[in-house]
Amino acid sequence: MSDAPLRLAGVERRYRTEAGELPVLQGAELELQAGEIVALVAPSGTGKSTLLHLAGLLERPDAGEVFVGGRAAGTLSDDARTAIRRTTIGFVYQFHHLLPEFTAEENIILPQQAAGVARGAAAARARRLLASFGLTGREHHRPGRLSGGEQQRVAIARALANSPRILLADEPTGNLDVGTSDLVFGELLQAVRGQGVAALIATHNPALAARMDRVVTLAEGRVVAG
Ligand SMILES: Nc1ncnc2c1ncn2[C@@H]1O[C@H](COP(=O)(O)OP(=O)(O)OP(=O)(O)O)[C@@H](O)[C@H]1O
Repeated sequence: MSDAPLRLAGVERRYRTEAGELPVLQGAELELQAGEIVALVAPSGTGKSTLLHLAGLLERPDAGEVFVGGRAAGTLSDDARTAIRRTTIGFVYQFHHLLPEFTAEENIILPQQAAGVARGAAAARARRLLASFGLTGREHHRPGRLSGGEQQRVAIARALANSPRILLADEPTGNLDVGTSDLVFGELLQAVRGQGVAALIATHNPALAARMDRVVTLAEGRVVAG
């Protein structure tokens, strides 16, 4: 049995719509090794976000199984899935989703506290992470006082706060201008490579995809080489 950080086996997901059933994933297979960074490049509406939500244990598949570190997530309770999500999986979204009323540092402390880390240790790690993204001096700024690129750097630092084995990202630099996107994406790759994280990153940008280790796409509900 594989103990890869993430494995999807025969994953199916369909949505019920007014027009009937919409099959989105129809037997998706994907395995990510530690330290491997995989680009997910597929046309709009083919199921990238759906795949990321299933891989991140935010939703359950209609059939098939998601294995995290070799463990079948389908058999677990919602509480057990939440615990895995908090400690093992980091998420980065296109829009930063930082909590607006908390500072950059607090946004990185909170998920650590939710995973049981003491406040002092969480604050020290938050400061180290912010420094590694060039944000020393910005620790006490709220998201509204940061630039778009800085906000997204904080969101990436937050995703890495609990040293996850898996990073899932949905267009992580998609709302930034080309130059800033290039820079922030480079920092993201460097941070992920440095920690040996298995990463699955959806992007529409072929230049960014080319900087990852492998490209996959979605065709007729399955994952195929891109
Ligand atoms: N909750 C839902 N209910 C019904 N249909 C849905 C739901 N979520 C997604 N869909 C449909 O499933 C298909 C796949 O959606 P998904 O968001 O996974 O695609 P995507 O590849 O991430 O698209 P994009 O690149 O535009 O973000 C789309 O046709 C979408 O309309």
